[in-house]
Amino acid sequence: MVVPSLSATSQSLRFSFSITPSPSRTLPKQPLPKSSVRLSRYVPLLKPISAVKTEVSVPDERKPPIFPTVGGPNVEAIEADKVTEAELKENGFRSTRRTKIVCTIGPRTCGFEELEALAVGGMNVARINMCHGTREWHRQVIERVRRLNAEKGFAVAVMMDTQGSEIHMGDLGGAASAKAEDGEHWTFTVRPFDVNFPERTISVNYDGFAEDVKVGDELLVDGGMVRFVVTEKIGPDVSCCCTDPGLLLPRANLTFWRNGSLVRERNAMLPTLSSKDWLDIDFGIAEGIDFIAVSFVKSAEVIKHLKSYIATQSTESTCKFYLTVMTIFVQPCSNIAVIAKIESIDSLKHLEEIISASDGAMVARGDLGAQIPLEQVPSVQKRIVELGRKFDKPVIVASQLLESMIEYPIPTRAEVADVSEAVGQQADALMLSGESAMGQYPEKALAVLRSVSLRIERWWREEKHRAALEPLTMPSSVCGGVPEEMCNAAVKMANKLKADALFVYTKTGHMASLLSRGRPDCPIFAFTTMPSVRRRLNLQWGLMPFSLSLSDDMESNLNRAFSLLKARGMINSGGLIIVVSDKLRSIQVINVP
Ligand SMILES: Nc1ncnc2c1ncn2[C@@H]1O[C@H](COP(=O)(O)OP(=O)(O)O)[C@@H](O)[C@H]1O
Ligand SMILES: C=C(OP(=O)(O)O)C(=O)O
Ligand SMILES: [K+]
Ligand SMILES: [Mg+2]
Repeated sequence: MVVPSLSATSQSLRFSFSITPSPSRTLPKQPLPKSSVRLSRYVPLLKPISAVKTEVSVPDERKPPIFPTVGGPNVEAIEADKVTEAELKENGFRSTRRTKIVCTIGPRTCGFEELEALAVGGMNVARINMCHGTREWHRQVIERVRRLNAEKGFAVAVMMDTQGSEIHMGDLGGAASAKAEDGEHWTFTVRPFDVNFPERTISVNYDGFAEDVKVGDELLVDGGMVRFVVTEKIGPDVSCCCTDPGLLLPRANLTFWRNGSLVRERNAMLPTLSSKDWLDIDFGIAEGIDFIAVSFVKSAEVIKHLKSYIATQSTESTCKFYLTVMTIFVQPCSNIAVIAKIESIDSLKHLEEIISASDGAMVARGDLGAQIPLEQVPSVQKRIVELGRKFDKPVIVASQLLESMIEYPIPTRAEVADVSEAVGQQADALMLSGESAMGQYPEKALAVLRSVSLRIERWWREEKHRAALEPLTMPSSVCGGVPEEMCNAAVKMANKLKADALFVYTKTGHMASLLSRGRPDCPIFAFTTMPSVRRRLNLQWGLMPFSLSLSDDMESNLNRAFSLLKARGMINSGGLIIVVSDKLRSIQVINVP
């Protein structure tokens, strides 16, 4: 694709200055050189706030935005995250957290009150893991998160994580766990047992298991939490001796190793999405979830396949929905984002292809560390985070960030260092697994992620300014084009002018994402009409998504945003804002009137 540069085309930047600049933070006295501010298009100047019309609020998450506007001033017309609002009011722009947090919901956190405590504590995305629990259980969690958003003004997104069809143990006949002792003999079998399990027998979900393993192979449960060596094969049964004792947990993953290498035989041919996964996906689409995280992705094909499936499914359901509410609205339909979980050794060969095909990636270090040597995991994490920046896709760093907090109220120093490293890499999001699903201190674990993120983010910004460092080197994107160049320029301007915030109006989230990709020093306020886009943007670094009905008149949109945010105490007069508009192809520099 040809990438037109701003100066070579008729695109131009427009700077409009407010009449009353703030005493504390004003624009440079000289307007920028004329050559850079030539207008190709007329952009009207801001009208006084009093002339602004406001819209009616749309509290129902599924309701489409209502145009045109009616009614008088109504501060409810903007939907903002309660936590962000409080943070902004208390500490100002610079204080907001840029790194997002995903919490896995499990038995410890599935109640409405526990979910609310997580949302108040800063959870941006609630993850449900389809490896565990029944569909009914998951339905209830989704319903509670939705209710929380509707009743309490949050925008917590829901992510469904597929089970995948890698080899794993059965559910231990209902037991919570089983202890394997050193030297004990256990049987792993593909034989279906209905009710009564013989003692020390574990079922395995993969039919080819007994054929694929060989005597002498090492069998690792959860990447080595418990270790066995295969001593004998008798038909469907594989007899093993325990060499590293430990606790066996239901549905734990199994890998087997021969001569120090992971065995990838016919099991490598298992489909990434099993028939159960497809049923779960249909369930997720019907429930209106925001993200599907695909476990054990091996190639880009499965991501492309799932994305086209979602597009057809959601077109059908959206059209049905809109018909039922008797509107003639047609919205972009495919609003479930597909996240590729990088946890299979096979995925590493096709990383670029997979990440560019997906809507985001997860460094699923739990299973990844069972498939490659542990000492390789940190460099793979760094590479995935960099590729996410390159392709403009959010990246989540997951698993064992605060593992010890499943049992203890404070983390280890090493865990804090690990979290700091991920925040320093400027990953979009951090994820809690067992810590929030079944640990004893879910809220404390969340608070640790939050405070470490805030501290390290601030340290980075200060360090950058002190040493006059360039921002972390950003690989040039392969997409290019006008929106990307505009966003890169806007980020640069925001940093140089020490702007308080970037504002962006975004229908699909694309421009907001491109601004986030530049990792600016200031937060990005992203205004969108679609609650689903708002929730999805909640996963991305530095974005503060707001629902706001947008009209075709960008000037009135901007005035309305200022007036609503001021009424809620979220911005103050004089604040310096860089406003990016895709539609007008403009970048405006404005002091809040
Ligand atoms: N829906 C659920 N029901 C019961 N337990 C769950 C659920 N989700 C998560 N858990 C518990 O939390 C642990 C950590 O969650 P997670 O990391 O998502 O799964 P896994 O350990 O299988 O990779 C699980 O091993 C399981 O014990
Ligand atoms: C996040 C991961 O996946 P899951 O918890 O589903 O095993 C992981 O393996 O790190
Ligand atoms: K999973
Ligand atoms: Mg995994």
